[in-house]
Amino acid sequence: MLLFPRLKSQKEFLKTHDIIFASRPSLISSEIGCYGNTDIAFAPYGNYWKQLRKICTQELLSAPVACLGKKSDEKSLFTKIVREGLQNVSVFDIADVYPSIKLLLHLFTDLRRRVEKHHEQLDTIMGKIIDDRKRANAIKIAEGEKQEDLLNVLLKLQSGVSLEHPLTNDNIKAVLMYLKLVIKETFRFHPTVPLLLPRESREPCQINGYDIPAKTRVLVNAWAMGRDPKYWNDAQSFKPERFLEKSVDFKASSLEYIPFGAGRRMCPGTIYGPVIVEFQLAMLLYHFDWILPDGMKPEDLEMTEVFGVASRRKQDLYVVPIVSRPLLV
Ligand code: HEM
Repeated sequence: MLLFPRLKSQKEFLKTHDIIFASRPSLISSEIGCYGNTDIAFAPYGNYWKQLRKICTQELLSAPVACLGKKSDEKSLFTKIVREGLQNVSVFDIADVYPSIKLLLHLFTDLRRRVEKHHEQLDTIMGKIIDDRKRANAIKIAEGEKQEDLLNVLLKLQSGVSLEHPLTNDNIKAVLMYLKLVIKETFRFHPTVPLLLPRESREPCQINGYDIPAKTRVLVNAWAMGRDPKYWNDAQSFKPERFLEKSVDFKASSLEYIPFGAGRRMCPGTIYGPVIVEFQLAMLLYHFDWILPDGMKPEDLEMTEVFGVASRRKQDLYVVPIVSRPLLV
């Protein structure tokens, strides 16, 4: 059994030799629990697995629903602009290093201008998406076509009469951007499947000068990669805003961030999974206010995890929900 915690080895195994390590070992639990490894996750690499995987991605998980609902031109443009924006914020700006001469330096760098222009573009697009949705909601789309996504949840909240601090369109724009960052950071700090699912080599190969025989079991430590100070500043702190500067996605384009795995056996729920999480979280925040019991403070929470195929808290989380907006049927 090999455990690869380092990025260099992971690249060899998940990208360069992905096809060799595209199989799964047969575990006692998978043999019994997965009907002789005939599910997608534990099926050995081959035509049967390919067929299952195709059905899963094409038929079951293809609905392109996101926090802004179904695909449209605006949303594609939105994604493009967000991507460009992330490049902007990661560019080194000398004026941030010498704040005392910021004004002068900004004459020599056009970063601020680009960031402002980018923000304007994004603001216009998001404004249009919100207006379009409000119009569509007003016309009352036919039953069954109604979109229940994060944007609608926020719009409902905005039109609610009992808000102490009314939600502006700008607040909605900010939440749409922020919630995603929190979810991304949670997947970094507490990946759901910390060691991914085990792989097995289908034939012998060489990795970093070592001979790896066929049928070697391999575990990839996604948990350790997500906390490696070589790739993450202040790696042990929960900081959602780090993803404003670091443009990584769930598609394993950077191997230090692989909460959904990588390569041929990566999770087919990469789009669907985060959408469900985002939506459920938004609903929980929309309908309830949450407090900790017995005067507990957030810093008193025990955040240690228990390792298993799927990670979970060592101590159960106790929080008190207070209904703020009851679900009206
Ligand atoms: C937050 C949600 C989810 C997380 C964090 C997650 C994570 C993962 C991870 C880490 C793997 C192993 C990938 C590898 O070995 O490289 C995996 C595999 C898999 N996941 Fe997910 N997953 C999520 C949601 C889903 C959903 C919604 C579905 C389907 C409806 C799904 C179906 C699968 C399947 C079928 C595999 C096995 C793929 C194969 O072996 O070909 N997952 N997932």
